[in-house]
This record gives sequence, C-alpha cells and structure tokens, in this order.
Amino acid sequence: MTSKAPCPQGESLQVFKGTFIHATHTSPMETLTPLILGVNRTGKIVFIENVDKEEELSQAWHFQKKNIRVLREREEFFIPGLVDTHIHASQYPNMGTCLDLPLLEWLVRYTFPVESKFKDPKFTEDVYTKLVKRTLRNGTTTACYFATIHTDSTLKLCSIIDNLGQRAFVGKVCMDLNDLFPEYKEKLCESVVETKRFVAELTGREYPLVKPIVTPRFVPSCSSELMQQLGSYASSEGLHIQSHISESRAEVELVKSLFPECKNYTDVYDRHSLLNDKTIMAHGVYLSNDELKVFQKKGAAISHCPNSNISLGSGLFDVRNALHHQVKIGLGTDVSGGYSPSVLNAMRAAIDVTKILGFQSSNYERLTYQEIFRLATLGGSQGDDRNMVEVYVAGKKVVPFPNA
Ligand SMILES: O=c1[nH]c(=O)c2nc[nH]c2[nH]1
Repeated sequence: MTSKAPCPQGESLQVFKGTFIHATHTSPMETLTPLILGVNRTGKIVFIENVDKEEELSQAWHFQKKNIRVLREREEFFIPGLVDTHIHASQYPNMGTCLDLPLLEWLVRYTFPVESKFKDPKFTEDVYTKLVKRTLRNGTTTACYFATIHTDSTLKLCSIIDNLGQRAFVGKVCMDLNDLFPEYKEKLCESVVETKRFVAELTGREYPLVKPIVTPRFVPSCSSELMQQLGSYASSEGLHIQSHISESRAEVELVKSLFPECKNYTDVYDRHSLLNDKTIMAHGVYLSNDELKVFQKKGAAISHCPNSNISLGSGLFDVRNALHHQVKIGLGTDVSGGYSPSVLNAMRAAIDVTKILGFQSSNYERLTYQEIFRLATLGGSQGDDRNMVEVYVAGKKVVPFPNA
C-alpha cells in the first residue's frame, strides 16, 4: 500500500483517515481500521499508519488536522486499485453489442472490422480517450491492454494512458494470418519489425507507468514463424507477453488441427518460447490439469474473464482448480467479449461462475467473495515487478506473495 519514505519538511500533502480493506497472501480480505494516509503532490503514498500516530505525523509532515479528509464510517473505505488483466481497448465501440455469435464467428463478423478502423488517427484518439477515462472512473488503476495491429495508433493509446495517469501494459497486436477477414492482418516481417519499433518508441518516451507487452493475438492468427520470432524477441529483451488460450471448444479443436504435432494448446505456446513468468494468457477455460501444471512450472498467469466467457457462450473457467495448481490468476473484463469495462462487474460475474460450478457438483469448493476481491487486486498485480517495492502498512512490512 505504501513505500517507506523519509519525511521531508513542508511538503503539501493530502491526508485521509478511515477504514482500509486490502488483500495479502495469508488473508484474501483484511479490514484495517482506522488508519491515516498521506499522499504527496505527485500522487505517491508517503505514510500509512494507525491513527494513534496522527499527532506525530502532523508534526513531521506539517499538515493541519482540520484538513484531514475523514471517511464516513461504514459508508466509505479505501481499497487498492483494481487491476484489469485483459481488456481490448480497440473493441470499446462494440461494447455491450454484438454478442450473438460464438468466439470464432464473432471475431470475423464484428471484432476484426472494428479493430481495422484504428488506422484512422481521429477515430483512435476519440475512442481511446473515452475508454481510458471510463476504466479509470470504474476504479481500474492498472490495465493490460490489447490495441490493434497499427503501431502509431497503439502509441497514441500509450500517450493517452500516460496523460490520464493510469498504470498499464500495452500491446500492439500481432497477426499474420486472417483468411476470413484479410483486410486486417500483417505480413510476418512487418509484424516483427513493427513490434520492435513499438517497443523502442514506447521505451524511449520513458512514461513512468506505461510499458510494452508483446502480443501475438492467438495461435489461429499467427504463423509458427511469427510466434517463434516474437518469443525469442520477448525473451532476449525481458518483455512481458500476452495472448489468448483455450477459450472455446471450437478454438481448441482448431488449434489441434493446426499443430497436430503438439501435445495441447499450452504446448504450442511453450514450443514457441511464449510461456514464462512474464506471460499472461486470457481465458484458459479448457486447460487440462497437465497444462495447468505447465503454467505453474513456467510461472505463467491466467486472466479469468467471466463476463466474456458467459457472454460469448465460451464456457466456465474453474478458478479453484487453477488455484489448487498454484497458477497465478487475475481478473479481466475482456471488453468487448465482456460487455462491461468495470472490474467490479468482473468480480460479480466471477461469483456467478463459481456458483454455477457449485450447482454442477455438490462438493465443489466455491470461491468466496473475499477470494474474488483478492483476484481483482493483488491477484492481478503478480508478475508486474514494478509493484515489488517494499510495502509497509501501519509500520508493519507486508509481503504480498513471499514465494513469487
Ligand atoms: O475474447 C477474445 N477476444 C479477442 O479479441 C480474441 N482474439 C483471439 N481470441 C480472442 N478472444
């Protein structure tokens, strides 16, 4: 929640007092009350302590008690920022519509056409500005975005995110296969060169909170050569990787027919060096236990996107089983397969999914709402090493994931 900081004199602070709710590895939801929190001019939390330290803190930091914003008891509380581990910024124009087809048909009929519009800079700026503002309004302080195949438009998304102060990973989508909508694809060489240009330009801008993520769309859209080149590039540069895996039965069958020599869908990514502890794969509905073991061994994470899985009729992801396999899990809105940009909505949908799994099997250990809160906050932050500062709450060091 806060990094330990020295106490410079005379810095202007915003100070809050009230109830804090957070998650740790030992407790999925912990209520800390009452605490006092100071935020400096740059938006950094500079202290978070028990209220009995108020006097001491007001002297050290020179704030007046009358300026403390006191949260209303039982009505207001602080939580950590929500983390959306999978969202397609470019599908925002379709959000809440076009959900009458299963995944593979949905991509061709609705999704590729809307994404292809992002070569237009005006359209790009308009849509991305609205989308990022909307996610921030919904409490998403960190997001893992898919953009489109267009590099400059994706860089525009990065500058909008930076401007609006969100933390993000942003991916220029890579896809060199698309027979059913050929207007929206790249050549192999172009996809790799443009990914490198995207990473170089974004890194050069030195945005403090916005980082690139290598983004092969999914196996059916990428040649083996493209996946191999992206895998080795990501490894050599230490970059994060995002893609989709095992979302629908038809997709799993398609991948089997495309890569008959591979053991399963996970094996395809693994053989192309795309599965490691910086990888986040969306969905994973149909992953076998053997595949989950590979995820655990490699340290790869899964983004659970329950709204999308229901809306596109893809299936029900068993979070409990993945947690039993010690796989890292976060929550994703998956706009526009999911119809809501809110992680709170993803939490509600995750509750629905775990209840449905409970109806199907009487001894199923449903997720608790506290566990879902942890998925939406701490769960989604695993693997983002920018979060690995030393964290102290009320003078006590908090170790979110000691074995991570
Ligand atoms: O939910 C999804 N949305 C997408 O855009 C996509 N592309 C491949 N697989 C996908 N799944």
